[in-house]
Amino acid sequence: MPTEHLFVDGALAAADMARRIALILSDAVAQRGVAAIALSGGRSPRPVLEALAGAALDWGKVIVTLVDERWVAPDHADSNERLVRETLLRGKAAAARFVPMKNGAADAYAGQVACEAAFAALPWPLDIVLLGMGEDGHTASLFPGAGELAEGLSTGALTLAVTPPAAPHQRMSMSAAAILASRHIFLQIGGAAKKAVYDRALAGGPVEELPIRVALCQHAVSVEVWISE
Ligand SMILES: O=C(O)[C@H](O)[C@@H](O)[C@H](O)[C@H](O)COP(=O)(O)O
Repeated sequence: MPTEHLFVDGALAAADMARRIALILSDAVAQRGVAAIALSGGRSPRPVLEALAGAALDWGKVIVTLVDERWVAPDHADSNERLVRETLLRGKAAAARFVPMKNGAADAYAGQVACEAAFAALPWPLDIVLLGMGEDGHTASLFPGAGELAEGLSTGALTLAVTPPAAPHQRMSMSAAAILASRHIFLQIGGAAKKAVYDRALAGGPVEELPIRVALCQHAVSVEVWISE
């Protein structure tokens, strides 16, 4: 599958990407009766999710979950669940079924078994995984230098608990295998610094150095890279 590199104007990207995502989800519902999308957290997805919330979809047949989660309360400012509930799951889109990663376990490691069970019940392959990327080349919570990175890159499990080397909070993350068990990957790259990391990732090298290579250096799944300077 080719990787499409779409250089887009930042101002237009959110609405355009939301339209593209809505089209894929609508096709999935028409073909299979259900659509499933996994969303990343952070700053980049916010405008896309706000635009997607207004899409005319059969939202009752859409499952929304997360690519990763910070192991904080769902009302914590850093919660990805909170981000999705505030931006996407409102109006008509509130009818979507949300599958969280955070559960009642005291920490991500204790919560992994229950999270894995919830993820195993999703309709794989997912239709869309929306990825972001940090300037260190991480994606999801697959961080360079994390003690669990090798596990995240090699496990057959769908999820794993991660303690980032620098970023705050324990995380729950989709594994590389889960990320690649999707029909479409969208990657948002914003700004010159991330564009430089993206170019370095494309040039090839160890996936452990730049885990975004999980998505970029493969040909099994179509990848749309939305790049805004
Ligand atoms: O929970 C998270 O933080 C995300 O899933 C993470 O992988 C994010 O996509 C990158 O850190 C980019 O974040 P920004 O979009 O805020 O730059």
